[in-house]
Amino acid sequence: MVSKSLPKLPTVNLTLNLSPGTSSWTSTCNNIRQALEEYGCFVAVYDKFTLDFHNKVVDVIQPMFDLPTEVKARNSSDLPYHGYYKPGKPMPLLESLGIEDAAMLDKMQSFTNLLWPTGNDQFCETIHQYAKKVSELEQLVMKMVFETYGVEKYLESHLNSTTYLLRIAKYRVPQEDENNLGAVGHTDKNFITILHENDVNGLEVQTKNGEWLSFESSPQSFVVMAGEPFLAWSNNRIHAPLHRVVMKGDKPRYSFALFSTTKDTIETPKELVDDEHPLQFKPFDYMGLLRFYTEDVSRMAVCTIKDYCGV
Ligand SMILES: O=C(O)CCC(=O)C(=O)O
Ligand SMILES: [Fe+2]
Repeated sequence: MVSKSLPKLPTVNLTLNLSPGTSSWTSTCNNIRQALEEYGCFVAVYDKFTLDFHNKVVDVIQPMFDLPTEVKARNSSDLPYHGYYKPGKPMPLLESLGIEDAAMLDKMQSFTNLLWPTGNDQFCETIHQYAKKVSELEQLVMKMVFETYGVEKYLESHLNSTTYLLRIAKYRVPQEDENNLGAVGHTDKNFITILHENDVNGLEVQTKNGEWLSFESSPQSFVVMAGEPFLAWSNNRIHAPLHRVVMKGDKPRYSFALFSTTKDTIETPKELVDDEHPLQFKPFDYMGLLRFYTEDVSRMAVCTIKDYCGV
């Protein structure tokens, strides 16, 4: 067993009816910034998400994993880590599918028809709603982050060039003689990731001093986690944490990861550069970064964005 009971991740309540300009808005922005700088992540408790909806989402995805492998393999992509990932080395417990632009109904319909040529409206509608709600959460967090750094003038163009990939994963229960590591330690290579899971815990995030913190899942809890491009954008203020999945319990774990990234060049706003914080990263684009990581997979396991575009 890799770990037992661990301390928990910081939590930010987004259940308040937050409106910009109020004191609760400003203090929530500060809490988010502090959590991202210190931990690279936080648990957002988000009340736009009901228990009923959570149950529906978890229910509709289970039959997807029961489809024959050759059907799931229709989920292919030219981009690495975007299509079907079948269980195997080095992560035999993990199986996942990726849906590009799941918040767009036509893209969600194409994905659904690929897997169920005679249709599956319930799946399509539920996952589309899921992606919409969680991308709204991502946009709220971005708005708060841009505001707390005083760079809100760049928000609109950032949001306009944002794209989302929804990756839905199943981690099976390990056999007795098998390791319980579901996903090996890594940092994310996209801008920001929002994670949600069924009632089987497993996500662990490493602090800057090497301690592992665990995520306690709940129907309204989402882990908002920074990836390496966000660290570079912030001129090294935001942390991009190492994280992994350790399987606990005796039921499969289902997780949903909404990865956001941007089509445009990623550049540190000049407002985040001064004598105390000299520019640390050259402008770069996500595709180039992705190619850099796939050329050598050992680059996936640690934060290596400095090697790619450090000044
Ligand atoms: O399943 C999870 O909770 C984590 C998945 C993850 O870290 C990833 O796909 O990058
Ligand atoms: Fe990850």
